[in-house]
Amino acid sequence: MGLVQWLKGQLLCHLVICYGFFVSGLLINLLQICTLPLWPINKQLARRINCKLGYSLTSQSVALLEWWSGTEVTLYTDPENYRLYGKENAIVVLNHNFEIDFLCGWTFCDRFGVLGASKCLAKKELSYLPVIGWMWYFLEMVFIKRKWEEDKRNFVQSLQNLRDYPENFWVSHQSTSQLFLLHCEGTRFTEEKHRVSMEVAEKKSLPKLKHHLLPRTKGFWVAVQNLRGTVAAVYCCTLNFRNNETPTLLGVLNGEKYHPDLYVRRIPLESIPEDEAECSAWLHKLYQEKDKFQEDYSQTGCFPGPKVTPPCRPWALINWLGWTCLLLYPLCLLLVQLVNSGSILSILATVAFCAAVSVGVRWMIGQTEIKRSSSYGVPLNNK
Ligand SMILES: CC/C=C\C/C=C\C/C=C\C/C=C\C/C=C\C/C=C\CCC(=O)SCCNC(=O)CCNC(=O)[C@H](O)C(C)(C)COP(=O)(O)OP(=O)(O)OC[C@H]1O[C@@H](n2cnc3c(N)ncnc32)[C@H](O)[C@@H]1OP(=O)(O)O
Ligand SMILES: CCCCCCCC/C=C\CCCCCCCC(=O)OC[C@@H](O)COP(=O)(O)O
Repeated sequence: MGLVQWLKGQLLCHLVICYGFFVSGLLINLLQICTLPLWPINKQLARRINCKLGYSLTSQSVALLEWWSGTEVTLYTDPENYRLYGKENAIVVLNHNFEIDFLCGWTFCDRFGVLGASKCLAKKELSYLPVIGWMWYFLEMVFIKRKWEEDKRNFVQSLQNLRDYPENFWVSHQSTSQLFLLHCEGTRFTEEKHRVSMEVAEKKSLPKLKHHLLPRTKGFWVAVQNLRGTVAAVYCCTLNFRNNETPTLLGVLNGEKYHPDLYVRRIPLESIPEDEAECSAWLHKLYQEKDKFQEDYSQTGCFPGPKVTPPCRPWALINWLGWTCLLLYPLCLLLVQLVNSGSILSILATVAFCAAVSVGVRWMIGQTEIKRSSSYGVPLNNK
């Protein structure tokens, strides 16, 4: 193991990274609160500012994946469609098997210049996550309790809100589009959830899936219906990792390099049925196709179609280094003053603060671990 790789595994480095992420996150949350009075006066400007602030936080984790862990992403897609990515609004349908699938999604978003504006249908619990969840609130992320009767009004309203996002979103950048991510499986893949969902498939006389849970179709249908005229296509995305890698966020923090492969098929929205039952059947068929792609990947190690690596942009790294320098300088000054003061109490308070930041971020990382996945989708308790 080289010196650099050894350093990446050291607690001190992790503390510095976590401190930068957490403190910059709190400052960004504070700036987001400051935009509150702007919303009733100029909503589009408030959205623009919040998306830039959101980018400044989210892209730090992208920088961690790309520059710290050195992870290399590969895209399999039709070159004709590739030209359109980042230039149109789309609904993204993605499998939910990996602890860092959201991070890989963000990396692709960043490469197509749509990271700040992209949204997701997320479980309500994520809105309470410190820093990240609070930021999402201002980005108008769509949160659901995964109980349709309780969710339907708010879900439809949140989707309608997305219809009037500003055109020419970034004044000086090329991006004018946003992606809306849907994990139709509704929860992360575990053996038990898979077994239960295949029992449901059997009852519904649907073919069994090997690599996916049975998709929940209601959210997809409602999203498609409410975003017609706003989004141009559905991107059917299938993610897997080379060499049977099982990536973790902690692994990324330790500097481990992963090799995600993403297969994207673009499906024009007009080709998706409007009727609920037909749309449902269409989604089940899509998941059967996705399952076949995963099975082929497990045999051959690749997806169909030509490979392309979308170019990496420097902004995530520049932003991350900027925050790190800005926040490390006062921290170093404080540490020097502390040592000079010789006050045991102050030194202990500082150590306690650093430990609290580290424990806090470690707890947040824990939320991404599949072993802590909710019991949604297993019997007895549907939550
Ligand atoms: C080019 C660039 C390419 C790529 C870029 C890629 C991606 C990046 C894009 C954007 C990134 C932006 C942000 C992302 C950031 C971070 C967030 C990350 C992740 C958060 C994700 C989550 O939180 S996932 C959890 C929330 N999401 C969902 O739940 C969505 C899926 N669910 C639904 O849609 C549901 O329908 C619902 C929640 C809307 C409602 O659920 P409910 O259960 O109440 O009703 P349903 O009608 O769906 O269910 C009842 C029917 O289900 C049957 N059933 C019962 N048990 C099961 C079972 N175990 N499995 C399957 N089905 C089951 C039941 O029989 C009922 O059937 P009926 O036929 O009777 O209706
Ligand atoms: C400079 C970088 C700083 C590094 C520190 C990074 C710290 C980031 C910490 C946490 C990021 C939290 C992002 C949470 C996104 C998790 C998405 C997710 O996977 O949700 C699960 C949900 O779909 C289904 O839940 P269940 O399977 O039903 O339960």
